[in-house]
Amino acid sequence: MASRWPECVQIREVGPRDGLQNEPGFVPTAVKLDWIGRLADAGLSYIEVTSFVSPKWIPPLADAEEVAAGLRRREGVTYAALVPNMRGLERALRSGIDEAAVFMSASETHNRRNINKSIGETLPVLREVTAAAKAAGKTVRGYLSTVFGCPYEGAVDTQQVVRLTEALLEMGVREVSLGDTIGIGHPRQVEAVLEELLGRVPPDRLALHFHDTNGLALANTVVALQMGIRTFDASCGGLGGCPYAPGAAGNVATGDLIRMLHAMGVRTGVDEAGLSEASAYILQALARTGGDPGAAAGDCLTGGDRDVCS
Ligand SMILES: CC(=O)SCCNC(=O)CCNC(=O)[C@H](O)C(C)(C)COP(=O)(O)OP(=O)(O)OC[C@H]1O[C@@H](n2cnc3c(N)ncnc32)[C@H](O)[C@@H]1OP(=O)(O)O
Repeated sequence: MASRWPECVQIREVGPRDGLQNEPGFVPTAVKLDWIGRLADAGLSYIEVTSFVSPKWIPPLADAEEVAAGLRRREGVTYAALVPNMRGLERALRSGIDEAAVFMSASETHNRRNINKSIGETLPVLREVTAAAKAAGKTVRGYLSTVFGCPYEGAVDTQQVVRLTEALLEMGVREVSLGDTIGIGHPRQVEAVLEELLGRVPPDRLALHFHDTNGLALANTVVALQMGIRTFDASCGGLGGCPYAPGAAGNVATGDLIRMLHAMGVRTGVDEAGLSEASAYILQALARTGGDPGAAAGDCLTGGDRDVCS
């Protein structure tokens, strides 16, 4: 029987964006850049480095231009950033970002709280941003938040998730990252949502973005792997959370994810020791700026060989 497990999985490191957007203190730009450099050195080939959103809405990422300009670029690494609208795209293009990530929610109330628009008003904006980014030679990734539940509305209709995933793909995004924004999804739900989606969308156009509020991110990952998903978002140090999603805990820790995958014989290209050092580095920096590093100490383990995901 053919194995259900892949040889290799792609990791999208979202720590410098998702991990820091909700932090109470401002992490100095130089520290962000040093951390991003360490993440690239550890073998992460995709790093979402910042957000070209309104600095009034997300003050911890108000230095997006400085971060993009200061990147110590490593060959083979894609440096991506969140972009909400044309204003954000213009800033991102001027800053030389490789990939724009557009975003919206599957639930009306979270979409409105997060980007101040209804879902219906958001789609044409994202369509325009995606077309303009592609015309400028950039690739585009799409995020769909609150796929497994909304902090304001509770359950989210799976058919709405399917419709919006298809809408994002039709406008030209490369892949859609399905967000469990508040970390309430469970393995059986992941199976049910993916069953619906995979009847309409090929697995290589989907990524999963799990938060670990209930400690189920890795269990959810296993189900998604078994169903053919090969791309996962994760955050170094398990940092993360959306300021407009009360109760959201951090993303699945990159260290936990890669250790599980490596133990299963699945390659990621990420070096466990290097990742652990990057995690310790940012957790110490956050302790200095008033964050809560204790909540995310899971990455601070050592061991493992460097592995290359071809
Ligand atoms: C996928 C996820 O995890 S979500 C991540 C967490 N959430 C986010 O990052 C969402 C952040 N949200 C936002 O930044 C805002 O809701 C926006 C920019 C999308 C929309 O906000 P609105 O207030 O409706 O924007 P509007 O177009 O009316 O502009 C208001 C002000 O923001 C400024 N602005 C709008 N877009 C941007 C931008 N991309 N970059 C910088 N400034 C901007 C405008 O210039 C205007 O400035 P002014 O008050 O000085 O005149």
